[in-house]
Amino acid sequence: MTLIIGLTGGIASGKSTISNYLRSLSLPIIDADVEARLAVEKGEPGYSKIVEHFGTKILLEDGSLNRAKLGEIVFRDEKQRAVLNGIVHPEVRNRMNKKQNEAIAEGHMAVILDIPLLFENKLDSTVDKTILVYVDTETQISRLIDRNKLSFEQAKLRIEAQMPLQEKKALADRIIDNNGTVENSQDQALKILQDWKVI
Ligand SMILES: CC(C)(COP(=O)(O)OP(=O)(O)OC[C@H]1O[C@@H](n2cnc3c(N)ncnc32)[C@H](O)[C@@H]1O)[C@@H](O)C(=O)NCCC(=O)NCCS
Ligand SMILES: Nc1ncnc2c1ncn2[C@@H]1O[C@H](COP(=O)(O)OP(=O)(O)OP(=O)(O)O)[C@@H](O)[C@H]1O
Repeated sequence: MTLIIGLTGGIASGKSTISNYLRSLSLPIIDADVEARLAVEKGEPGYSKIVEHFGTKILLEDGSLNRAKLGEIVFRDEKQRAVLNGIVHPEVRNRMNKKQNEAIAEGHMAVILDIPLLFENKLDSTVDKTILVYVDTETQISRLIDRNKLSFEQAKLRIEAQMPLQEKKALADRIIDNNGTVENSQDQALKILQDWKVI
């Protein structure tokens, strides 16, 4: 039996930092952000639907999506975000399901689904266990500003587009506190997987 683990958090809370570590332990990782990028590449159905709705103003010169510009629109406007989600999320789900089935067929002890919007989209019922990568709001904002070179206001808008991490805490099976060092968070992750006997 393969244990299906949903790894979630908030924007810049440290999901990729943890999933990269889990990958180094040979666990298969399926990343919703990666699949969401592939689903909107030029030529994909998702790409055409986005251009149809948002117009060519959200394209770069080479015809690919200008993600910064699209982000500026959808993180300021809930309705536009819902339109984008409606286009991208079904494609992401199909792609992830396919990869999940492949990982199960390969006989892995566990498969990790890295899904930022796991609780928002009520996908927790589709996994066996959930892990939340948690950070305090101040740490989250400062790491997001540093990583994405955003203004304080832009960072706040992105965080506010998601369920507060405090609320997610109550929903998760296990929590990794990522306010400390990366090594400390990796140890917490290892302990959880050992408790679940998948490592
Ligand atoms: C708005 C877009 C173009 C911005 O692209 P950008 O390269 O700047 O960000 P990236 O895709 O790397 O996402 C970074 C983080 O933003 C957060 N985020 C992204 N989309 C959303 C959303 N619709 N609602 C809330 N948070 C979101 C997630 O925490 C994600 O990890 C892009 O995020 C997108 O297409 N979003 C819609 C699809 C989606 O929901 N993806 C998230 C996982 S399925
Ligand atoms: N424990 C830590 N100490 C210091 N910096 C950290 C720590 N964990 C993560 N970071 C940094 O914080 C930023 C966000 O981490 P990461 O990219 O792993 O988050 P994420 O949740 O995957 O983000 P998103 O899903 O929004 O792309 C990165 O720049 C990363 O290097």
